[in-house]
Amino acid sequence: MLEQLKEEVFEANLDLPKQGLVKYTWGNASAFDRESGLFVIKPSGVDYKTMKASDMVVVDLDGNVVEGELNPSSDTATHAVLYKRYPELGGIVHTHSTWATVWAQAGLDVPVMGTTHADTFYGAVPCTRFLTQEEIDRGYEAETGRVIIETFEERGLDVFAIPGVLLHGHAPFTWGKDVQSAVVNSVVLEEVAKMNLFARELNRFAPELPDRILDKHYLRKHGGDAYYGQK
Ligand SMILES: O=C(CO)[C@@H](O)[C@@H](O)COP(=O)(O)O
Repeated sequence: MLEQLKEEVFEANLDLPKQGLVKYTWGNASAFDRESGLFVIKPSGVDYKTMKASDMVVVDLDGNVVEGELNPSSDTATHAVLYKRYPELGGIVHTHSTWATVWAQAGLDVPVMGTTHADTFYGAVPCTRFLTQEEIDRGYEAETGRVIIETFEERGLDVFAIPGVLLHGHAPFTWGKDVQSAVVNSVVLEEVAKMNLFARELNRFAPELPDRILDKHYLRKHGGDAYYGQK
């Protein structure tokens, strides 16, 4: 079942250490199959060097394992809550990539300071609040998903225009139309988190990118009038 998607999710998970975003087993990638309402996610805590496509686990939107021998990622419930709320998402990635995690630990949004950011994220990448004890007791991973949704809804942000978030004190999640684009968005977030920190180190008053340049860069790559790349 979902053999092709298992291959894609396996490859996406292997891309994470290749891109320098994951050490040991500190991350996970999943992909959603809208037709069946199921998603495929990597197994929990399995060494990337020995992991196989057939180890990928098929899960329903309540987090129940539908197929697979291994325990799914410990973050499965977070992915499930996000796919349930935003079924248009095709892939989700979680890492502990260093620079994005530095911002998450500082509890700060990643502001738009350059066009590298504006090409992918149409605004600052938000940082959530900490989870409460009550939320942790209720179900840490599912509540993590709900806190992400709360952050976007309270701030009136569009998850499709800003395909990533920082969990305060934890690390980033990104998403996309498929699992490959969710990986790309993780790479971009990591790069801009690093660039912004150095820019502010060089000049602590370094300004945010003017909206007119943010608009130009984001809209030439996304939306109806996009003209970047090839037809
Ligand atoms: O955040 C954490 C651990 O703090 C997890 O996302 C990370 O170690 C990956 O766990 P899984 O191997 O996906 O269960």
